[in-house]
Amino acid sequence: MAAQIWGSEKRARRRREISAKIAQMPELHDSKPLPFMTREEKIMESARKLTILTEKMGQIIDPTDPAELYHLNNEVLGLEGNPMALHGVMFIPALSAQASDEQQAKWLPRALRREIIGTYAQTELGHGTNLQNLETTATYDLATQEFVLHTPQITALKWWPGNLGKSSNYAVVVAHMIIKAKNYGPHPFMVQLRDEKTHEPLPGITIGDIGPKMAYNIVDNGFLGFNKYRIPRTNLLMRHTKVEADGTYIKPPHAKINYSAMVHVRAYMLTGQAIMLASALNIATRYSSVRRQGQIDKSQPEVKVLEYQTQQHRLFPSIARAYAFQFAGAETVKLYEHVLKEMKSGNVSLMADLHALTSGLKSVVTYQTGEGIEQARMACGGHGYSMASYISEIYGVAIGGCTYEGENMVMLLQLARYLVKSAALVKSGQSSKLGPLVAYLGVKSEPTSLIDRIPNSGFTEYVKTFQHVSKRQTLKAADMFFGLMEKGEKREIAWNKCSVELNRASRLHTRLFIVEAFVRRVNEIADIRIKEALTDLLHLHVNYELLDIASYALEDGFLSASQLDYIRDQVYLYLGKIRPNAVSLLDSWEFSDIELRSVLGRRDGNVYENLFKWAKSSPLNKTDVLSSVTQYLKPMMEKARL
Ligand SMILES: CCCCCCC/C=C/C(=O)SCCNC(=O)CCNC(=O)[C@H](O)C(C)(C)COP(=O)(O)OP(=O)(O)OC[C@H]1O[C@@H](n2cnc3c(N)ncnc32)[C@H](O)[C@@H]1OP(=O)(O)O
Ligand SMILES: Cc1cc2nc3c(=O)[nH]c(=O)nc-3n(C[C@H](O)[C@H](O)[C@H](O)COP(=O)(O)OP(=O)(O)OC[C@H]3O[C@@H](n4cnc5c(N)ncnc54)[C@H](O)[C@@H]3O)c2cc1C
Repeated sequence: MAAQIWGSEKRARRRREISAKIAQMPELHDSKPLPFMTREEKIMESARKLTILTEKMGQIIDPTDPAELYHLNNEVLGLEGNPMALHGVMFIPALSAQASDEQQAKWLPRALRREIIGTYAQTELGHGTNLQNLETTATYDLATQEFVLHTPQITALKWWPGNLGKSSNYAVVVAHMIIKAKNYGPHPFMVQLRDEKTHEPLPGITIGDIGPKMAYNIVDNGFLGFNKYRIPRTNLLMRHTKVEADGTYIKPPHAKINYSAMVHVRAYMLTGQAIMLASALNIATRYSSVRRQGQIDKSQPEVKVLEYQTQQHRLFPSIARAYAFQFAGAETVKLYEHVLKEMKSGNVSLMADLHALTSGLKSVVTYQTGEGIEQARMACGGHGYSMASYISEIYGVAIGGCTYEGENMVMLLQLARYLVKSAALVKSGQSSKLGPLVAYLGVKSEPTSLIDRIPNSGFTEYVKTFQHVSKRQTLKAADMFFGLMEKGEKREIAWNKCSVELNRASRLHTRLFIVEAFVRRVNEIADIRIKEALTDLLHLHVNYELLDIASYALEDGFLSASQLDYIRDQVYLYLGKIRPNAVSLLDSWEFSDIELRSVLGRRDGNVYENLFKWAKSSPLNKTDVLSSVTQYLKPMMEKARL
């Protein structure tokens, strides 16, 4: 199963080998539990481990393999981030995709050797979503052949970029490029921020940390202002766009090609979200198979809480989602790598499809991951609320994904643009022009669903039902939009008035893609036992998801009330079938205790001993009487007694 999850036997084996090596290297372990550290201590601890990793990485992993590096980071540095998180996640990908060969030769080796630390600075205090209204400017000075970066007012301060505050000395900065008074829109520039020797900010640069956040606090998200700060013309990233010495602008082959670093993260973050969901579920499911509370049959001893149907219903559909996200994520990364290769050689024809797909997936996956992690936390009762479970930290990090790389509602609307265009093709009889991801919009569906009538249809009838609801909602929302425009409404106003319906269509389309990716994977599996276990999970997935969106299929009679009962019964049937495999389905992800960082969810299952040991090690328990008591509470009580 681990091979299915991680993509191959070799990958699964390498993960195990890497974890085993790390287990033997105490210098790479947290020196004390992260929840007992201040933010400054955590950052220091992370930098300490990062430095050792930079030296010893070659002994543990193949540093040229991104999957191995990713696992190493998860184990050693963890999900709260690290002082170089954005360096790998966005800085290097931005240089790789947007810098010319000559620029790459100059900067990439230094970045890869970690001679310099970089980030991606785009969002500003006043604008994040609407890139067209970013306010930082890069004005070309023809006389010196330099760009002058400037922050005209407080809202133009860069705000949020990870590791900008204290750690990075370089950044890819996105600024409006102005040449001879003409604004060419946002473009990426390579900018040195700090002195390479002293790490002091360079003159003309105002920079710092934006303060603590809901989670992800090892990362120093920062602010940045420029006061007429000069960089050479050749620091504009010039793979796709060029500015010649005389100010001549050569436009890129696609207007949005400079957005590729964002698409990169949207494609890769799906796996990260799946891992965080599976981690929280691993903790909650292990704990639920240790925790005994109450009886189902009064004549019997107390049961493990995992025996309760409500507990299974809370956890198992999310287990199915974690697998579904992992499989959909793997497909998306493959597609991204393909499109990137094509883009580099000038073929930009697939960019719109990839943008639409990643926009929808990013939004649906992060939202459902958040839901699943929070349910996992509640499923642990009181102990879920303790930092000993570590689930609240996992939640805090994962839920950030709803916001970064494009706020979810906004990204769903991006997918909706694509869906509306596709709907227009269907309506004008041009279905043959539909891309493969939306081809189903042009296919006539049966009048009613056959899910309960052809039970051995594989999952075909389920897929058809998802296709039906997605198609119906897309066409309905598009009709609403076109209808408003026909009545004379301006395009943007009509769009806003339909946006809730449009986003519903985007969600349904994306959920269909996730179901299809899961079906595709299960159909590929040769090992009969693995296939059986995953088929059970897929049954739960399709029935649970369909129940969740049933109103769309009920309203036009595609599903009947009795079919709904059938779907519900299937959910209950598969909850029971999955129960014996539940812990294994999560243990198959093979998270080590070091990586999980959870006292509640350790592999040994010694929950109560571990919790007591953890509580005793709390810094508050170093002394029996705290100074808050001697200084304030004791005198207060003494005064009251007089
Ligand atoms: C585990 C923890 C890891 C933590 C790491 C965290 C790292 C986080 C980093 C960041 O957050 S970096 C900052 C990210 N910022 C954003 O994502 C901003 C979101 N906004 C946008 O992406 C864009 O502004 C927008 C919403 C896509 C709109 O862009 P714009 O105003 O320029 O375009 P529109 O007029 O809406 O659309 C025009 C046209 O262009 C198409 N399009 C837009 N983007 C792309 C793309 N990337 N690729 C291809 N095509 C694109 C869009 O669909 C429109 O097409 P048509 O409908 O007109 O055909
Ligand atoms: C943990 C974290 C890490 C980050 N890291 C980085 C980084 O490394 N580099 C970087 O540059 N940035 C980074 N960001 C910033 C991030 O990319 C932005 O916060 C994000 O893109 C959302 O933009 P915003 O903050 O402007 O939200 P807003 O756009 O102000 O969103 C506020 C509300 O307005 C709604 N809204 C906005 N526009 C529309 C619209 N057109 N239609 C409908 N509704 C709309 C949204 O849906 C939302 O409900 C990070 C953010 C976080 C939380």
